[in-house]
Amino acid sequence: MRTAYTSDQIRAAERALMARLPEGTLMSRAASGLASACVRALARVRGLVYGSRVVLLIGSGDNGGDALYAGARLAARGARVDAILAGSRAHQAGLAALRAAGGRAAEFAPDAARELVSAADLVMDGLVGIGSAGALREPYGTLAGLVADAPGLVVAVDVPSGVDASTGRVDGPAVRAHATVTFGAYKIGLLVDPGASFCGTVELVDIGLGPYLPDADVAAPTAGDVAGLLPSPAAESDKYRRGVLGIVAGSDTFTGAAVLSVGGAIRAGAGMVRFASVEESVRYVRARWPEAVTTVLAPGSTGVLDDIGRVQAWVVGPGLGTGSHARDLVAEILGTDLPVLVDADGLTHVARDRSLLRRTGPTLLTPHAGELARLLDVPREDVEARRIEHVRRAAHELGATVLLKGSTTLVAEEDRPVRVNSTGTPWLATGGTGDVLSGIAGALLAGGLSCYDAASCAAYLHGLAGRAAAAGSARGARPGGEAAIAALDVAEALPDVVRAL
Ligand SMILES: NC(=O)C1=CN([C@@H]2O[C@H](COP(=O)(O)OP(=O)(O)OC[C@H]3O[C@@H](n4cnc5c(N)ncnc54)[C@H](OP(=O)(O)O)[C@@H]3O)[C@@H](O)[C@H]2O)[C@@H](O)CC1
Ligand SMILES: [K+]
Repeated sequence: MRTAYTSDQIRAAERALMARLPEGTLMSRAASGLASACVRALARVRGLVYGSRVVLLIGSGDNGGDALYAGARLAARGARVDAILAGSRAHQAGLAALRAAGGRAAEFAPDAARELVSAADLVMDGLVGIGSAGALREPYGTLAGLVADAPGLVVAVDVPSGVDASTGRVDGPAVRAHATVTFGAYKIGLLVDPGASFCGTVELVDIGLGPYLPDADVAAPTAGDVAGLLPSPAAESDKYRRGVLGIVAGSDTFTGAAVLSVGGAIRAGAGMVRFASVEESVRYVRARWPEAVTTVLAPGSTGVLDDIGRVQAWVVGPGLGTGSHARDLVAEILGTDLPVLVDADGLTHVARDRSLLRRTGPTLLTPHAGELARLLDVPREDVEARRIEHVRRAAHELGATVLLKGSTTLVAEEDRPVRVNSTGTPWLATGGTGDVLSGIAGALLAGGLSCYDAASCAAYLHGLAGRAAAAGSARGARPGGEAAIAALDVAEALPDVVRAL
């Protein structure tokens, strides 16, 4: 599990560690790791450090200090290093080290800064780190704008300036980096969007903070974590013991969502899928997934669960519709004490009547930002700007596990760390992929995982499958480009992804 922390948590750990070490030790460890990362990056793009042009953007705090010391190390290896001093002051010892190593430094001036940045092989962003508060002030905002047009590599020091390290919030301009070298521990804002999308690849430099960090409020499962959690069939397993999932989805008008949800469940390894819907949806599901056991629901019929048969968990909602019959089906399923995943139209019914969630069994809600906004009755922009805060609030207020879909999918449950999904690809932003996700998570619920684990493993596998489908690697394509995917491609890529875990 990769754990992540707020700025305050990092600072407290830093204080405890610093009290035991000679002054300057931590900054020296940070600068050394930062310089090594820059050397590797320059070696990749230019072949060597000697003669490369490096520009340091320096703010008034220790973030600038790290960049100045790292710049001094690069200057000592023959790089031509220029520091742009943009703050009200600069780290004096760092500045002296840079100058002693042959680097140069000058106060910010717009034209000179533009010239330097546009000629740099590497720009190091040391404007602000975990000490930043609010939107970037001038001239930092202007510098972030110049960096956006920089032809060279952009390396953020600790945190891309303009990203709130504790939340991932971005108010106004921010540095968009190819790589972020972060010290001591991951900051939450590096893993959660919108901040995460400004980081590029994130490299962690160990400075010895580990023993001083508190229990994490945020964690990102790794491939090993997911492999360890996934149920795998034993010799004595049969289809019932592997987990039977009931899916109630689809309608006369929306048949595709049902096909996709069932597909996600079958490819994710449900022992059996029992699918129930009106005739039109059943016809499409049967045609595509003969493995599913289907029940046709007469229009308006209720009291249907016995007809469908025994299951270990339910998925309800994709393509189900928002009318009264659909509402009755959602209420009936939530009336059981089995684990229930509520998605899509099911969420609309729950948003209209939260009392549906007063139940004894575990509940997993899988909204996107718009659906979560409706569930909480807040503007969608608020959810998108502060995703962690809202997913936590939803889990608390609704008494359910909540998976918030999006470019970084989050899973929240009361009194547990929020889990952040680190897989995924922008190619997944296409119609129907959410329906596949509901089937995957449902299969894992039926297989015996808790809502929390089923949701985080499903998000992980779904993201990887999206990547594999976009890269064509699930079909044995040579590594190289990526292309658009259809939602069913994601389901089809699942077995290869699980095999490779
Ligand atoms: N944690 C660790 O273990 C280690 C941490 N280390 C490093 O220290 C960094 C933290 O350093 P820090 O505390 O000096 O804060 P930092 O982010 O450099 O700048 C804060 C200053 O910036 C300003 N400012 C604030 N907001 C602003 C805004 N919106 N727009 C514009 N300016 C703004 C404000 O100053 P002002 O200009 O207002 O006087 C404020 O005082 C950390 O990220 C890591 O790199 C490593 O060296 C060693 C181990
Ligand atoms: K920075």
